[in-house]
Amino acid sequence: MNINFKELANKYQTPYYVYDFDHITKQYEELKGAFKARKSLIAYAVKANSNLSVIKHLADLGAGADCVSIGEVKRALKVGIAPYKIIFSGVGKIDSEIKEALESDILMINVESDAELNRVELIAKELGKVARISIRVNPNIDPQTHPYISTGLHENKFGVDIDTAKRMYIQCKNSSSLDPVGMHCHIGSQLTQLEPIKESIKIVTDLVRNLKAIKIELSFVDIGGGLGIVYDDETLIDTKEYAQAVLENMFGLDITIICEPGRFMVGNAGTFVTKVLYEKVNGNKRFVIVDGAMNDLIRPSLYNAYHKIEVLNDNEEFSDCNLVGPICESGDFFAKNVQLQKTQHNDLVAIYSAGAYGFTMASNYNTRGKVAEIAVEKGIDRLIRKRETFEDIIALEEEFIK
Ligand SMILES: Cc1ncc(COP(=O)(O)O)c(C=O)c1O
Ligand SMILES: N[C@@H](CCCC[NH3+])C(=O)O
Repeated sequence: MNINFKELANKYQTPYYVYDFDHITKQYEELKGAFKARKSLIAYAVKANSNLSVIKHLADLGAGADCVSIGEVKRALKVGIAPYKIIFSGVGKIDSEIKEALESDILMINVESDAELNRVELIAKELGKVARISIRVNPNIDPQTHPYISTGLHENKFGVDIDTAKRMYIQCKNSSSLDPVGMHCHIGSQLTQLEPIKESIKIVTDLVRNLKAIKIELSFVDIGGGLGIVYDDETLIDTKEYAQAVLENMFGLDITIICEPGRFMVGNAGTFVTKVLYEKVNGNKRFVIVDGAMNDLIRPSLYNAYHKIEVLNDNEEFSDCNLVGPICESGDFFAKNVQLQKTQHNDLVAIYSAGAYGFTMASNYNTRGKVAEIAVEKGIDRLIRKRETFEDIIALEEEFIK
């Protein structure tokens, strides 16, 4: 990544997110290449970074979209992703979302409970449509990641157990409004161990084969997303070994593999850039206060997540400090007890690996406008989302003041 953060700060002010689109291209090509032996679809998990220009960039490379709300489906459609490349997952789809998904004719709905399947069946019948269904299987495998982003254990709310899944496929087969086309499994995020993925894929493919034996033939296996990235010093899953593990299990099956990476595509492409406002010392505790805050990037506050941080000045005098934002919460920090150099007003601070679940988890807490988003591609920068103004924030309330 060769991005001049200072130049961008002068041009667009701070804080901002900047995304290296060439890195996104590289990630896409690597994963797509790993699956080249098979029919495959990389359905980008839009939740990781749903900026329209980011989705469009991936769409132009050939990606589909994994969506978790009808809003995300509409974003994907808006930038030209074909409906047959769009998947809709999530444990709590509301009727209007199911209806719109069916009307948009997307590839399939990843159904996560038998109650949801009944709703989809009913709504499809009312619309006179046949709903293409994939069932999300919960294989009860520990993905060995942060508990908040683990999704493949029975104690997590996602998917259904194998026996329920089987019953649901039979319901699909017997219904004139349901067409069972796929199977889905996603065990968690920021995965760095291949073994749990292998185990879950084995469980999924065993079920695909069992279904085949009773004449339920699926066309798609959606292996979920979850591939981890480097935040600190993680050893990553090798994408070729990952693909190999998947392909080995699919032997003899005529299946298109769908993979739903979010973080892997965009995480390391993004940097959050903020500037120093003040330094202070409380007792013997040093604080560096910047203009960005937990409302812009919540991962450190929410998961105690580590992001590499760099102060962009030449000072060589480092000491322990907490890097914090202006929000009135003690939980508003980017890092605690880190060694950072002495700063001055307006020094820039780069917070790396912020391209995934950064902007998408931002809020307007403390009536702070969401920051600008910038893309850099082949050395050229462009604004891809304007900084929100006060007027933007109050727009939906103003007319109701009595
Ligand atoms: C169903 C589903 N697919 C894909 C993803 C994308 O995950 P990640 O960003 O870890 O690749 C998620 C989020 O964990 C998910 O819940
Ligand atoms: N928001 C999480 C990832 C959630 C994955 C979605 N199922 C993160 O920042 O790491």
